[in-house]
Amino acid sequence: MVLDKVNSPSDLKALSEVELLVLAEELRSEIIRVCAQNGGHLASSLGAVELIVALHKVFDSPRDRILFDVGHQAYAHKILTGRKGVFHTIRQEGGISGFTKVSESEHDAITVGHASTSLANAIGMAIARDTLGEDYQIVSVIGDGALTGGMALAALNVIGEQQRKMLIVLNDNEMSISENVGALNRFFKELQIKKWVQDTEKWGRGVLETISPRLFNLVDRAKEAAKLVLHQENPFYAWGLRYVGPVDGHNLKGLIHLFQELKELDGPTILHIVTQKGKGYKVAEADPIYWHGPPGFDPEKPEKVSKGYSWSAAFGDAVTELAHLEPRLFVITPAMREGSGLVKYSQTHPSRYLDTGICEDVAATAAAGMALRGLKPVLAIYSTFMQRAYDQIIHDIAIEKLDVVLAVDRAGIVGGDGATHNGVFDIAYLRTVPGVQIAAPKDALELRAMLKKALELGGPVAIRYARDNVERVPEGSWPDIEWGRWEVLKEGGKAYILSFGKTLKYALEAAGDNPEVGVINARFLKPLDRELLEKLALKGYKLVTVEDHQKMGGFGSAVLEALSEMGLKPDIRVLGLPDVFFDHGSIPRMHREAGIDAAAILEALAQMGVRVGEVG
Ligand SMILES: CC(=O)c1sc(CCOP(=O)(O)OP(=O)(O)O)c(C)[n+]1Cc1cnc(C)nc1N
Ligand SMILES: [Mg+2]
Repeated sequence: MVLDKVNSPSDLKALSEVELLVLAEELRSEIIRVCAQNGGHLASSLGAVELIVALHKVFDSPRDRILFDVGHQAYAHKILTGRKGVFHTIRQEGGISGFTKVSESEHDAITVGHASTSLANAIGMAIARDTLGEDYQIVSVIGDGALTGGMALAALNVIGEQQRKMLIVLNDNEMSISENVGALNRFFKELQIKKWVQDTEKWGRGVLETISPRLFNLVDRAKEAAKLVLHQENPFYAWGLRYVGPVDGHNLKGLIHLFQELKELDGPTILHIVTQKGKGYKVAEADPIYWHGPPGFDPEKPEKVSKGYSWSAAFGDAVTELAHLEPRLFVITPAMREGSGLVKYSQTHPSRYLDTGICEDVAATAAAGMALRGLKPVLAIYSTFMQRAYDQIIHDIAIEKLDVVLAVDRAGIVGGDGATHNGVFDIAYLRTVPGVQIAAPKDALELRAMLKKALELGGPVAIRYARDNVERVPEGSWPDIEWGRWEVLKEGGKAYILSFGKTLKYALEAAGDNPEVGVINARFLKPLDRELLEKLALKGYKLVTVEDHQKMGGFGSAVLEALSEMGLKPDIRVLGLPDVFFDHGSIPRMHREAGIDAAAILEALAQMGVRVGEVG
């Protein structure tokens, strides 16, 4: 195998053109093989194989810095930069990350997982390079989806103003996780099908084989002379970028020529390449949405597998029905239609659905605008990605107490995606915002009850649920719920476990049939059920709070603050995630390590002198 000869990017530079083509196919096979066993970002990584081989052929990592936006498409980069032998551990317990990660390799220029950060990083690096009088290339690979992020577009503004030498490669496959959205995306489509571009590309490829330097001088001169025309065809003209493309992002030879040319140019250049998400694997080409991030599969007979009925699906079913009951309901997603369970909703209520692209800040403030003008927006948003909308929730939604429901998905530790994707800060940053109510349902019925009540109550309400499966409930189930009231699931003689959200299963497991230990579904965090809390404290019960969230600032903190305000000092233990980042791996193992599982609850109870058994 050619890949056997490549243990670092310098080995790749010695390969012939034919060997490089063979290498690309071997990389594809390896990516498919490992994703079949581990799951992972298959389609994105397959689409970026030629791009990555060409980059490492022409540029000189780690001296030259190659940045990958989101970093989920960089599997070939990982294999080519000394991690071939450990690639099979990707996203696994103790294995390498599924994204680029500075601490993992000198070839990983940025630690990522959230989209749209590479361009701001790149301009920062370019300024550092120039300020320190150093000399190296900076290349940022950004997908068409990631380019819909406000951070990316704002960074272009700075890059164009700074006019520092750097190369941006726009990897345009017309896909985010779903089909990509936005006016820029539409323009790219036009650009790609425009006859002028196809001819240019044919001519460009021909010329590139022979007299490429002349071509680029021609383009530059033509650009000056025909600014009006080009800037119609150059969407980046206003940002002061030199634009080249669109070109075939799977033409390895053409890409190598282009990179060799473009690396000589001063100032910022954006190369627009067109690729196919899932390239080289039929099922992934045919359905890049499912194969964006599949669980494991049989590589010889790849089939879609159902991941079970999730909280996201329960949410999607609920809002799809609710929209019939509440005509003002409007659902927004920042590019996570599938992940947030909204495919059916988007098909059933297309006129009351908005995918903003990867810009949670715009999604949150658009929700504010909708609420100001009489709609009842529900913003479906992952906890981790909601971090991008923190100021918008305060400034645009909470100050005026607007009727916006935040359906906060993936709350808690998420597993394979690791630290960049864990949803473990949202309680801390939401509960300090005046007027934002926070709830966590224990099952799909409570989710439906909370959604419906939240829409009736008005004001900003966050409903938080985990990356997990949940029992399906019949259509039309709309139970009532006493807002702000906790639910005693099991009486206890000596102690109570108060759980907020996903850890309720651990609480019930720990309590078992022990008559000493009661369990409370503390499903409301703001407002807390202070009346019940006061009663428990006054009766001298020992208390354990538990949550799948940072201990600092979480549910337990809220309970402690309330007890101190009431002047009560019960024997209490607060169980939550410690002050560290949790990388990718097994969720149960991380919960154990974090001290929020059933065993940890029992340990806490035992420390307080409660007679406990073993975890069943
Ligand atoms: C991995 C992950 O969390 C991905 S990958 C992806 C699509 C990226 O599209 P792009 O066109 O940039 O790349 P492509 O897959 O090659 O087409 C999204 C929306 N997400 C979720 C997401 C949402 N919101 C933010 C801020 N960051 C991320 N990473
Ligand atoms: Mg894309």
